[in-house]
Amino acid sequence: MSELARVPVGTAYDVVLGRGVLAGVADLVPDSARRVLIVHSDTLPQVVGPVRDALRAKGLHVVDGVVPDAEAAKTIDVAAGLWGLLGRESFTRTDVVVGVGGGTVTDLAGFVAAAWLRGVPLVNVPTTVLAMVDAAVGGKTGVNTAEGKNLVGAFYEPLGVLCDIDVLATLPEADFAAGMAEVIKAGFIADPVILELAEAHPGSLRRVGPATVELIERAIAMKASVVTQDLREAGLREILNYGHTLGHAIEQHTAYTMRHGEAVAIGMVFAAELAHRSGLIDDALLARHRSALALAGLPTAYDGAGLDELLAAMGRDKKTRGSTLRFVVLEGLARPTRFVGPSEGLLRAAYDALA
Ligand SMILES: NC(=O)c1ccc[n+]([C@@H]2O[C@H](COP(=O)([O-])OP(=O)(O)OC[C@H]3O[C@@H](n4cnc5c(N)ncnc54)[C@H](O)[C@@H]3O)[C@@H](O)[C@H]2O)c1
Ligand SMILES: O=C(O)C(=O)C[C@@H](O)[C@H](O)[C@H](O)COP(=O)(O)O
Ligand SMILES: [Zn+2]
Repeated sequence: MSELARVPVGTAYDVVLGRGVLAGVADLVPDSARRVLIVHSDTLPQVVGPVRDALRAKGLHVVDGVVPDAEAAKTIDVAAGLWGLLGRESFTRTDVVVGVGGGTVTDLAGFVAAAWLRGVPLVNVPTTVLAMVDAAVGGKTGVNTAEGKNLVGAFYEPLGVLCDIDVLATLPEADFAAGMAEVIKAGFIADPVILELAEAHPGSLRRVGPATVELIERAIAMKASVVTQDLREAGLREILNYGHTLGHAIEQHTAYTMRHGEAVAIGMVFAAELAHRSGLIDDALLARHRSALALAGLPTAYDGAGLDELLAAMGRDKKTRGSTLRFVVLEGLARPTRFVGPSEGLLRAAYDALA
């Protein structure tokens, strides 16, 4: 058992990165708690077991909130089922919700905690690369609706985030790489050392390798810095949405059969095409998007829908104002800006370049 790194998210909480550290979840639960709800999808007994044991050893009454796997967990019906469970178990404001799983589970658990009694303590134990570097950190929680991705939610910060690198041993390579899309995103928008590490150690993008821990730590540090400055996305935080305007629309269009990270990878290439065609970035930076994402085996092309089928969903993106689409784009490496109201011709040209 060893702690590898600890990234503070301002003064609010720490993200702990370690190996064999799952039992540390008990230290994150305040002594005032009597009951804990573990939200998980039942696909991870090897992680949930030690978490449950550690919480019971602290004398807590542990309740399992088992939810459907992956994106199917992020619905208001699943959340309502958990609120019912919290009610039947008489959870009070000092009791705790612990999310154990990928980003879908931590998004759901966070939203359930944010709304129950208008807010009860939350602890995140992310088990995918994506949840460690992004979903479990920063306080965005929520569920999808029939109309789109993450349309209902709340900003709600956890008491702590516990990332155990050892749990990634069982993560399928495609899910591992999907998480690395958000790490590569962090490289393009803010920390080019991430791109250099990825290019020097491509194997570390597909499984735990020599650069994996540093990649994860750097991405967490970047996100912690941004959300500390702008928790509620008044401005700066929008940069974390790089690639997501198209990415979310594609996810919804595929009925969530495409992984979030894969859709974001395509969305980043689209954003880079927009920027390149507008003279904001050069050929080399555009090409680096495709090459860096390809190192992780992530998709950089898409022909599964016509642009018209995606525009309505893009119009419901949270960065949209009125009927004006707003994209995060780069005007250089690690120099994010906003592209407001691109012409239909530009959108089509950038989209056609994905085919
Ligand atoms: N709140 C945020 O700031 C934020 C940020 C990024 C993404 N997200 C959300 O995160 C979600 C995607 O998260 P994800 O990529 O983790 O997907 P996920 O939660 O669907 O997990 C992917 C798959 O991996 C399995 N799994 C998880 N951990 C495992 C492990 N250690 N070993 C074996 N299998 C394991 C899960 O059962 C699931 O089938 C999306 O809904 C996205 O919108 C939220
Ligand atoms: O934390 C953020 O802010 C992000 O935008 C991170 C994204 O990777 C993440 O997918 C987020 O859930 C997107 O949020 P949304 O506001 O576009 O729903
Ligand atoms: Zn994302």
